[in-house]
Amino acid sequence: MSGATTEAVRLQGASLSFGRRVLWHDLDLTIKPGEFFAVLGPNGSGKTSFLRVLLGLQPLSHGTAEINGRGLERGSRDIGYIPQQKTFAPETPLRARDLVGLGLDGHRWGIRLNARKHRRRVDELLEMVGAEGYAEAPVGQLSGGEQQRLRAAQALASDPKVLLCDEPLLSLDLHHQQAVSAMINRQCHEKNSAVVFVTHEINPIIDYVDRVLYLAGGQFRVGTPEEVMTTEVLSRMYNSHVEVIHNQGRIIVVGLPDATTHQHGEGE
Ligand SMILES: Nc1ncnc2c1ncn2[C@@H]1O[C@H](COP(=O)(O)OP(=O)(O)OP(=O)(O)O)[C@@H](O)[C@H]1O
Repeated sequence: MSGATTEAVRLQGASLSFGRRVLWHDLDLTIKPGEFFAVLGPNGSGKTSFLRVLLGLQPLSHGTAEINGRGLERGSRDIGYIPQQKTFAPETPLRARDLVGLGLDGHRWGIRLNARKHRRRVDELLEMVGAEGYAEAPVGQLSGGEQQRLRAAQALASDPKVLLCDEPLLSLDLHHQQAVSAMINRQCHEKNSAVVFVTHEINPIIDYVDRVLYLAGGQFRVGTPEEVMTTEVLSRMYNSHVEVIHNQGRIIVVGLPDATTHQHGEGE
């Protein structure tokens, strides 16, 4: 993170409501190139909606949003996106390597890399997510975790300025959680992409995260994990006593209200 570069993401006075339900209100935020930014919060707090705003799929109720100094548009070349997991139908007529290749061609309006370079780059991406072994397999016949690794490879293919990730580690085993999050981290800190990473669980990425946006109950807090993930801050946001324990580099949140289904500290 450095220099007087264009902000990767900028929100000013941003609010999003559905009917009387306010997800967040008056959010001013900039995310810099090379910043790893996590979006946390309980179910229904607005994490996916936040990504949908940046994807140009969800208009703000108030305020403005920009990616890379420009207004939001669908299908922006500057954005890579790992969607929340959905499985492909078993008969989907696409091989694993074709899916990853789409990430290279998708934005190029028909101008392809020459065939050899294309193949080499797809091989490289497949290897990065440990998918070489099923490169030729039809995607619909792969497991959820295998498909998710391909989506991660596809999103990185175009070297995006902003990488939006919606729970990208769901359904991955621990080994592949580590592999995929390390790959996203390299894209961020070595290739200077801004990463916006939606998750229920900060611990698998705790070593990489620069700042978090924590959404809960129509409120938000932005800061480093140490600033935001505290007993005082979260208790205030949930309006109920929540205990946050920092232990050996991990953050465990205890005593969340019943209505929330947070998973801090579980499932590892
Ligand atoms: N287009 C819409 N119209 C009306 N309500 C919506 C719309 N999109 C989202 N919502 C509501 O906004 C709230 C936030 O949804 P969102 O999917 O952003 O939450 P989330 O934090 O990603 O949740 P989860 O952790 O469960 O995935 C939910 O209550 C949802 O029903």
